[in-house]
Amino acid sequence: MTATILDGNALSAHLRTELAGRVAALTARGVQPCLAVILVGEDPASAVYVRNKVAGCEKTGMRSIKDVYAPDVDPAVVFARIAELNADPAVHGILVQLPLPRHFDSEAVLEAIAPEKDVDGFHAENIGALMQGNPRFIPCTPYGVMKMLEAGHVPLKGAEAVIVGRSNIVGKPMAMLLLAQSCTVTVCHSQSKDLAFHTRRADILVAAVGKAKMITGDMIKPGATVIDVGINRLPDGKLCGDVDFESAKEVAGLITPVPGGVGPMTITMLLTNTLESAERTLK
Ligand SMILES: Nc1nc(=O)c2c([nH]1)NC[C@@H]1CN(c3ccc(C(=O)N[C@@H](CCC(=O)O)C(=O)O)cc3)C=[N+]21
Repeated sequence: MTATILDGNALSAHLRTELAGRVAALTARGVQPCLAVILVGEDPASAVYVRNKVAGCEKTGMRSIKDVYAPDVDPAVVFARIAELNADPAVHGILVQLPLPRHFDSEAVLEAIAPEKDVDGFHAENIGALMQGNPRFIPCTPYGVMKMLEAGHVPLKGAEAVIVGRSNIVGKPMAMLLLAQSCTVTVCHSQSKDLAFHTRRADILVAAVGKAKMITGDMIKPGATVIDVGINRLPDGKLCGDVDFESAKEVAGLITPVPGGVGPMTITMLLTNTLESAERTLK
């Protein structure tokens, strides 16, 4: 038996068709959703993701603004631009692509974004709201994972969910979302003793560590749902996840591929958050 693939491209295409309809309806009422993306520096991976985000806007009928700054830009310039975008009523979402160069205080940048335009869901106020079970914007990657679990009809109530990775962007919000759906949640990380002991108990295993192919088939419970959040570039230029797909697919029940899994869903949820931010301006 090999696992069923949870196809992030197919699910994204379906969800984006729905989004495009809502975008058209809102635009007809005089509000075209608009996402502003700020990119500092020339990291090629970041440039690809930003391009995908702008293309996603175009294809669903949203407006986008893309501001690219040199890697040595004075942070004051970026803060001034964020203030301008915060004050612009035609802008509904603001995203500053991470990672930022070392001379930036990333946390201060994220806090400078108006919480009601923080479509990444990274502002402290929005993280607090998520923790309290009353989210304003759900961080896009974990949100996309929840949509994939829903599409795969994966039972969540009482399920053992194990997350490998504890980042602010993925691991921590992922734990909150699964907990809110009544999973029993375990968060593992680089200091965890006997990682495989934990992963082998998982009905739902989420890998978000950034180490190519570190989760192998022998670490997976037969029939489990395996969600691969990793995006690692191999020396040959190919993309691969944190899961060793070849061995994992022989054991798992459901599995997400890389590419074509969580990545496109992250962008779909970013578009969703931007649309919802725009819809709220009419309420
Ligand atoms: N403020 C901020 N928000 C983010 O959401 C954010 C960020 N910074 N920094 C970097 C990470 C990473 N991320 C991805 C988005 C799409 C793909 C994606 O589309 N992946 C395609 C392949 C893309 C390729 O060919 O490289 C796939 O998996 O099929 C991947 C990764 C968003 N991030």
